Amino acid sequence: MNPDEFVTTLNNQSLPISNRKMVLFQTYLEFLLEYSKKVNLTAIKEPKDIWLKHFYDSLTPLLYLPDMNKKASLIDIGSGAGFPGVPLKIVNQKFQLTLLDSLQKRIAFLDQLIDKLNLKNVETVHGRAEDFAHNLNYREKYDFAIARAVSNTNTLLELLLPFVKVGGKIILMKTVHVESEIYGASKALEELGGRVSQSFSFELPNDDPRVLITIDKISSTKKRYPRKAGVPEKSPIGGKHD
Ligand SMILES: C[S@@+](CC[C@H](N)C(=O)[O-])C[C@H]1O[C@@H](n2cnc3c(N)ncnc32)[C@H](O)[C@@H]1O
Repeated sequence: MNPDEFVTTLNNQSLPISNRKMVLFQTYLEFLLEYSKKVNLTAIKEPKDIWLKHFYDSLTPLLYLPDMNKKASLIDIGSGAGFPGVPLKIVNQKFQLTLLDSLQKRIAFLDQLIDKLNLKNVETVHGRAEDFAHNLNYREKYDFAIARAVSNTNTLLELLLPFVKVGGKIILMKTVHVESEIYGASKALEELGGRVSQSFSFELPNDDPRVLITIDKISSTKKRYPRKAGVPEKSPIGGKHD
């Protein structure tokens, strides 16, 4: 996907990207490639792949979830080189965004990126989701929590749901839809205060399959969750499902 195709494809789906926003995406791409020469940030290094697999893919929640086009607080757990949080913020500048990652070198990149793009109302947090979810400045404070390529579904439920207010939503961005994973999540949902809301299966313009799963936060998460760092991954509530 080249930059023109990126704009046209999104525009055809009623998501217009202004020239000013395209300058931000271009700056992001150049800085990501330059920084990647010294620090491992992404396996994807071809510009056309970055436009499709990082930028376009990160924006797909805006195509399916109209609520995400509004003013809202959003936390991106395991944001890595900023995906999906930074592209979402470039397009919807009304987001109050937190980018959380356990790797300091990625947070250092994100701090410089935010500065370069001059993005406002963005905070980076270096740490594990398991720890920050118990910090009262972050617990049950967000309208949305999102994660792409971080862990299996049951683990993600435990990492994300504690950050979301009752009435908010979590969004899981996945490459395959395993029916069993969501049915297998009923125990985790009950413990954590979630209820499956919607799931959208679609393809990227290159035919790669994608699934967005949204979960509503319907009651407060029990205080004991998330468990200690590493435990949600090692023994997810209700067992392991991709
Ligand atoms: C495969 S990368 C994906 C990065 C980005 N979301 C993307 O889609 O390109 C997973 C990231 O999650 C972070 N991560 C994994 N477990 C975490 C946890 N428990 N708390 C915070 N960050 C975590 C890792 O440091 C890594 O940067």
